[in-house]
Amino acid sequence: MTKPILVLKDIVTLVNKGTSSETRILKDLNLTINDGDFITIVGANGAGKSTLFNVIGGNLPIDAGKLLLHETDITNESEEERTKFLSRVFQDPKLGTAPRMTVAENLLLALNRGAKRRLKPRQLKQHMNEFTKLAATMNNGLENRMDTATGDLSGGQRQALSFLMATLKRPDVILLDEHTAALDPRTSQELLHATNQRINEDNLTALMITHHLEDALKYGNRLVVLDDGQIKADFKGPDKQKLTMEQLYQYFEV
Ligand SMILES: Nc1ncnc2c1ncn2[C@@H]1O[C@H](COP(=O)(O)OP(=O)(O)OP(=O)(O)O)[C@@H](O)[C@H]1O
Repeated sequence: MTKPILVLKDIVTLVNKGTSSETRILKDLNLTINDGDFITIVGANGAGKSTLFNVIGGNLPIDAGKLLLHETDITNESEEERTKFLSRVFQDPKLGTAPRMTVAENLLLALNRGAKRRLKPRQLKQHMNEFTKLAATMNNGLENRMDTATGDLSGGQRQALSFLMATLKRPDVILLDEHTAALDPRTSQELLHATNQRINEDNLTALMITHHLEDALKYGNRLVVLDDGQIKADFKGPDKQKLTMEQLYQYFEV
């Protein structure tokens, strides 16, 4: 049986609180994320997709409703506390990695996350084999650049590294915030393919925002349509498999 990992219950988020321009962005949003779910999220500009990730990540406060992780109320936990169970990959290749550090050092940083330990050369040596194997799963030559400073990588390699760093410690939930949007079409497809493979093989739980409906249909076991701060549709399993581009496109017609 599938177990809920994260539950969003009647979530409300306000901006410009207490002013005449106070606005509700998320409007009693309900979403249950189960163990092993790979959910693609689509919606028009301004629908609330990034706000949803900010609320889950603790970057934005929740004004009403509850956020439960494994049935524990984490509504008021800080962003820092949530990094223990959550990781996020952003659209911008410059975010997520330390540019002056090498690929291997960045992976070690990710492995030591939360441990407050300094990087030791001995530790790097110890993990090099494992890191190189891991980098090879991205199928973009990252394994040949283990000693390269991250700032000198291609955008695709850098995003692949950010993704690996985000998955290394098997967080309960991974948020992919249009993580291939800044890449050329071919590189984007390659990274999506590698992303999908790793999520499926390791049975990770992930949410992925995308503006590419083909990708939203192709990947994941669920597809969620966000509209005006609410979940407009949530296609699962066979329903998602049957869903067509034309049907999905209708949600974007005004
Ligand atoms: N801090 C804020 N102050 C005022 N309005 C905000 C703030 N954050 C978000 N909004 C508004 O909330 C709405 C949802 O924004 P959000 O960025 O979540 O949408 P999105 O679906 O991610 O859009 P996009 O596809 O363009 O990235 C938008 O109308 C946006 O202008």
